Amino acid sequence: MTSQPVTAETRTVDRDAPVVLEAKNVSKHFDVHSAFGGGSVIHAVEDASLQLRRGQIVALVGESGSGKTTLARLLAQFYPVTSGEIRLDGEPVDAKLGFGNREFHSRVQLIFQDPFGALNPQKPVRHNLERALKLHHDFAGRAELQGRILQLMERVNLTPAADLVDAYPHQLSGGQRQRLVIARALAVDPEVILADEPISMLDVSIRLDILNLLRKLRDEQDLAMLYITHDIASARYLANAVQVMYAGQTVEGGPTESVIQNPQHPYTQLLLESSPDPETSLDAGAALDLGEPPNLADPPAGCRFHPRCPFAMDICKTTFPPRSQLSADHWTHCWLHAEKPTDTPKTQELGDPS
Ligand SMILES: Nc1ncnc2c1ncn2[C@@H]1O[C@H](COP(=O)(O)OP(=O)(O)OP(=O)(O)O)[C@@H](O)[C@H]1O
Repeated sequence: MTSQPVTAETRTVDRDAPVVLEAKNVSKHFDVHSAFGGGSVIHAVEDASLQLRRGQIVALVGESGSGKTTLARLLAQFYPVTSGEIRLDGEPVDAKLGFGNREFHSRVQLIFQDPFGALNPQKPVRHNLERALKLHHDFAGRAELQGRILQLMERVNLTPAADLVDAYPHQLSGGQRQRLVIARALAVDPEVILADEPISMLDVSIRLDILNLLRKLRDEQDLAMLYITHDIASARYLANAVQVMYAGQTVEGGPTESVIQNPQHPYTQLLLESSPDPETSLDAGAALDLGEPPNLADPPAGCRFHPRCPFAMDICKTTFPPRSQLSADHWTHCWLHAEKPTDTPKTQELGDPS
């Protein structure tokens, strides 16, 4: 994607668009048991919040292991939160719908990185779409179902649909397979798509086509979307807003151009400086030490970035900063931008006031 030009069409956030799906102060801790006895707790996501609005794409960026997939899976109800809440239309999801609920999954769909792994390799395109369609809709007969399958394929440019409908996944190209996965997600008429690195396993030449398809679906169907990526250039191309995660904590978020042109958290600055795309790299002076991300079985207290941060202060080592609003939509969790408490700081998270 980094070789593709960037355009600025989608870089605004519509604050009037209703929030469909939301993570509110969610944490996820995994208990991990060793084969040799003993165990540990992985603090994969800590007190993270994220809002997905109708007709808007939020890009979730951060290096490997920062908790992006875990946050998406919490939003998709793959597993329960350790604390915090997932809300659909403002109401807590588990109380309203429960896990594995068909109604929830007809509204929220997850698209994975590996299109091949997401499909049934033994079955043709028709079957892969038919199951999803029949699970959520009633059809008067075969002809109606067949019409709907072809229509879905055309919607994602999986064409000529009549020729490809009987093809098996291995007979499709990588891009066609991802189109099929997207078509299957659309089969249930969702309001939210959670796309976890949907282009990272595709050939560079077709990545832009898939991004354009996602953009078209957002615009034509008013879908709310989460787009997880390592690639800042594709986030910039696609997303209205960007949210940055580091070691399970959300550190900065806001309108795409505001975050990319004017990053305020030292980690966002580091991430952008190390981005291979010249359009997104910043002239921030001396190169920062990239260092290693922390072990999430024993993460640093306070702001988890403090061992790598060139501006770390004592308070950063003990207390996670509150959310500071930098402009109407741009915010960060960083003590460089927050008022420090006058009394001795306690070793606890201050939480997210939003
Ligand atoms: N089911 C699980 N059990 C134990 N640990 C897990 C589980 N799922 C994720 N983790 C751990 O949680 C942390 C966050 O992982 P996650 O996959 O969410 O990060 P990510 O930002 O999506 O990474 P990547 O970009 O490489 O996909 C990692 O340390 C990972 O090893």
